[in-house]
Amino acid sequence: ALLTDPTKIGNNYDFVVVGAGIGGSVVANRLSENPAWKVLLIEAGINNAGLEDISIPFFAPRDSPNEIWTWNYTTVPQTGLLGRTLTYQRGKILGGTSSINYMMFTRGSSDFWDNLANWTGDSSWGWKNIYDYFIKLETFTPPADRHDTTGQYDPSVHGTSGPLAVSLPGAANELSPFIFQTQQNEASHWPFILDANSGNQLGLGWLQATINGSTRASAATAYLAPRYISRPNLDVLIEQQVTKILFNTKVKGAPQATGVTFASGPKAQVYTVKAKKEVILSGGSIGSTHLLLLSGIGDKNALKKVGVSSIFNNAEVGSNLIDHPCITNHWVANTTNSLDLLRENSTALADAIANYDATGKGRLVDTVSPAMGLFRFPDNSDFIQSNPGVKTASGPKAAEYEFLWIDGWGSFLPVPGPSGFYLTLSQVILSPSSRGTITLNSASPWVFPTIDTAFLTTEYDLDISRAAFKDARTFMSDKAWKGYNLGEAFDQSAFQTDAQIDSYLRNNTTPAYHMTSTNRIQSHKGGDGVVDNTLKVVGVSGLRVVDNSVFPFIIEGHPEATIYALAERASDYIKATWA
Ligand SMILES: Cc1cc2nc3c(=O)[nH]c(=O)nc-3n(C[C@H](O)[C@H](O)[C@H](O)COP(=O)(O)OP(=O)(O)OC[C@H]3O[C@@H](n4cnc5c(N)ncnc54)[C@H](O)[C@@H]3O)c2cc1C
Repeated sequence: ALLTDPTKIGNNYDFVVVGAGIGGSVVANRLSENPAWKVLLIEAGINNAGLEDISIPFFAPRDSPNEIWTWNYTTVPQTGLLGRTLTYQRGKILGGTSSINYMMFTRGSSDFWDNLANWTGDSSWGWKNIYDYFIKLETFTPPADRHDTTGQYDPSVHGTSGPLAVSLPGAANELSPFIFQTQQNEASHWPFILDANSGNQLGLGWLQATINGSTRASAATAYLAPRYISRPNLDVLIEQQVTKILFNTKVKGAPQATGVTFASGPKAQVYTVKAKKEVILSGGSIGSTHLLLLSGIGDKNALKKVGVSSIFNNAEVGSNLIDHPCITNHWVANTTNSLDLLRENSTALADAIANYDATGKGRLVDTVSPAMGLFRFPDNSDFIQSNPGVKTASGPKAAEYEFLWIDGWGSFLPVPGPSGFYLTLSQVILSPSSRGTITLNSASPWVFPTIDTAFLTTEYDLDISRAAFKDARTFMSDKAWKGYNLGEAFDQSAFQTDAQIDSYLRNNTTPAYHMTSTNRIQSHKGGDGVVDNTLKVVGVSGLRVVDNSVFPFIIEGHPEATIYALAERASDYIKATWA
């Protein structure tokens, strides 16, 4: 049942899952398949049902920041970004960040997963095994306009009966012909890829996104759909924030997680709920890390400074933070029909909404980009020549940078675009070498932790960002764009020399909001880590982490697909433990 009143929950749960984002929704769903197990899922945020801004794919860019369904974190001043602070968004709603994200669905390369198998020494994390989970979790769904999708994806590598809908763009986008013409004109530079979710991701192809016909498919719509949430052994409690993990330190051996405390606000009543089998943290890279630290799992000395007593000393918690730096660049477009029309003209927007409501069609059915390019720099490129031997991507099948296009002014910077008609090419750096941290600021769960994304703090990251920036310019100056692309928008014309470009990058880089690795899996070769290969927290018992924070390295792509698969795999590990 879906509950808002904490006094209505039971007192006999086997599993308490914290956070109804991707990890938590999948795990709560899969564990409650066993009618003998009682599962409680606790979510700090609100219900997603009935919120048009959330369900209409086109509105994704306006779902954050500063909404009632976002957490609204801010980073510390970034040394690599000239001291700028960054807003950092996470969803605070059923479905978590999958309810506010841009829905781009990328499984990663087979190298990414095989690297995870090598790191963990557990072959079940390799591409071959995880591929079966990708098939299990997905239903490939016709696009809203039902166009012929031949040549736009490979049906043989997709699922047909899983909870999560994945689709191709469902409305014509005026950029698509230019993008694919450029690709064809320079196919050796930017090759075509039929399906970047086949294990081979390199190339430019049609974008796949978690969209079900004309609405967003999220962890909530897929894994917490009414038919699941009505299971008698599954309770989903919303608008309650978990404040601490409870441990029994009197047991023989490692301290045992026995339950959690939660409350709706700093002054509200604090409740306790017990878990007979396990507590599973799925609060995301920030939420789960914050909770571990608040509960005494972290660097002992740092915790002591803010008044938290140690349960298990582990300096790895909150370290190794990785995120993708992102740059959005703008060109003036020779059109009067880009999304800028809907951004600036309220009548046009009202018409688009009326059409969408009446037909389920039109441009509101899609997320921001019709296509995606995932590329590596060739060995003879300036970038590779000046960074000999430095390889941060998972392997030769993994991309180093990404292109996305928006038919209008798009940006993660919290400033409105100028008036006029534009097009945007975003570059995402997929294998950065900078590492950031999350640390505790206070022993109070109501005070945000300190977040440092550490963007562009290595020479490598600056070099690769500059190289990707130049490649984007090359792409946009191809002859295919003649007549449509009227030139770089005012903010770029002054950035020509490397020093000028570097200054532009430091002034404009934002997160892609893919934060990972703050509770990374241990390497089987020894050394540090926060969870083992079955995602159990080391040093304690009865506690796991199932979310984006456990990957030891960042996906070369967008993380949501990988977290769905991770949580499916983790659910089988939990089921096997208690079978
Ligand atoms: C603007 C934006 C665009 C993005 N676009 C894409 C994209 O196109 N494709 C893609 O793959 N990824 C995208 N992402 C990233 C992706 O959505 C996230 O990486 C992913 O959702 C993380 O999943 P998770 O399960 O780790 O955590 P989340 O989905 O963040 O879920 C965590 C949940 O736990 C809850 N929670 C946290 N702490 C507590 C607590 N103490 N008590 C109770 N509940 C708690 C939160 O409210 C939240 O619901 C985007 C992110 C943003 C912000």
